[in-house]
Amino acid sequence: MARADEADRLDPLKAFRERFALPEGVIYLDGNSLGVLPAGLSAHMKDVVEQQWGERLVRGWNDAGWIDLPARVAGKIARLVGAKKDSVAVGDSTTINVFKVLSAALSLRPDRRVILSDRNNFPTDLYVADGLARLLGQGYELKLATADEMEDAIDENVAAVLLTEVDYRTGRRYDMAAMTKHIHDKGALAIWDLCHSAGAFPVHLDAAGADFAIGCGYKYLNGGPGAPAFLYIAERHVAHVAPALSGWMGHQTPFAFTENYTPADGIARMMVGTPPILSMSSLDRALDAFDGVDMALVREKSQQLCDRFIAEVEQRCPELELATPRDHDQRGSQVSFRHPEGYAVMQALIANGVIGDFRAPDILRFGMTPLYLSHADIVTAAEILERVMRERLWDQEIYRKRAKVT
Ligand SMILES: Cc1ncc(COP(=O)(O)O)c(C=O)c1O
Ligand SMILES: Nc1c(O)cccc1C(=O)C[C@H](N)C(=O)O
Repeated sequence: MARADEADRLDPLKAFRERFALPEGVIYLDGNSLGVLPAGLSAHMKDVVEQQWGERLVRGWNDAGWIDLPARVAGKIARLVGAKKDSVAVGDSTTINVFKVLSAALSLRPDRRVILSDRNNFPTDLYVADGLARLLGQGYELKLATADEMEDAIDENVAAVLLTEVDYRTGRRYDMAAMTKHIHDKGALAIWDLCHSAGAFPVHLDAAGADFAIGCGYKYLNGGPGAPAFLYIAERHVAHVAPALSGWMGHQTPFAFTENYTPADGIARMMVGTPPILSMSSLDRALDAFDGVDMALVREKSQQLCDRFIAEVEQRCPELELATPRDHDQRGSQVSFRHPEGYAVMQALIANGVIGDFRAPDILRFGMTPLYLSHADIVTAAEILERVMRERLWDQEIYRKRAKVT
């Protein structure tokens, strides 16, 4: 613990912990599923509800700037993902945004019929891709490959490659720039799911040459449960994209209420319906926790926390098998271990104050969020995990009973 304390003393990010309202007695290693509550956010929401909504009522759209809120939030996210402000739109869920960008990508490659994805991708991406292929008919199909097979699987029939940069189970990370280049060399378009990237480390969409991206607001961005998601379209494509979900909020003049649809000039065309102002306000306020944060430092500390956790757990719990790459370049900001009783182990760990999560079939998953985790937290979490394993605290019926949400 002495070395962890010394690392904390020297930690250039330690002051940022105050930007979060963390519950007592819990070490939270699940910011990759649901981010924590930022300090001051409750008061902000009280104001939004009571003053903006309660007092201003419908005038809030203009007086409180609600109508421009999605664009303001997009600007904050754009910085974190290495995009121009006008390349990002905020709204809907990641799932809906997968549909929106994938249909857009296919329309830009009308002569090709294959959507390629990773067979270990988060299921919603695969379900949507498959559903869209079935909806379009005409020979469209979803093909799957493993990460190791991916490069070879891209051929002249592939219109778009839909990849999640960081694997939600193992934390394995694609090299976005290199893979995007390879995809382009084959004439296809690259769509990146940044659910486990945005807010976790620096992302450079423009520099990597990405065509499209999507990501969620409630994990590392701390926007709150079900917070709005975002999408990205490279500047060079925006004007050529005809939105499949041609909603009135993406119209050039929504309040002209015209009979025919004309898309807005820029990225605003990807908006669909009325923005959810309460959750959008929450995300807006949450993003302020990144003000002045050097994401390169976040990455550096994230890797230190991952290394420390791996070393501590491997030494204390030999029965757990590391599922995350050891190489920094090949992983995101999480550490996963396998154990056949992973679900029960995680429930016992949670009952003892360390919150991670479980992903079927056997993954214990721990998210590293450098803005509010200390090196000492990591050692304490490993100590508690050691006790859960050594004393077989997990070996009880109550911990085997699966909850609806894991
Ligand atoms: C990689 C990835 N993509 C998509 C999603 C789904 O997003 P949503 O349920 O918010 O639409 C998640 C998590 O839920 C995810 O981890
Ligand atoms: N979106 C979630 C939900 O509504 C309930 C429970 C978990 C989630 C998640 O975000 C899961 C997450 N995408 C994952 O990586 O497993």
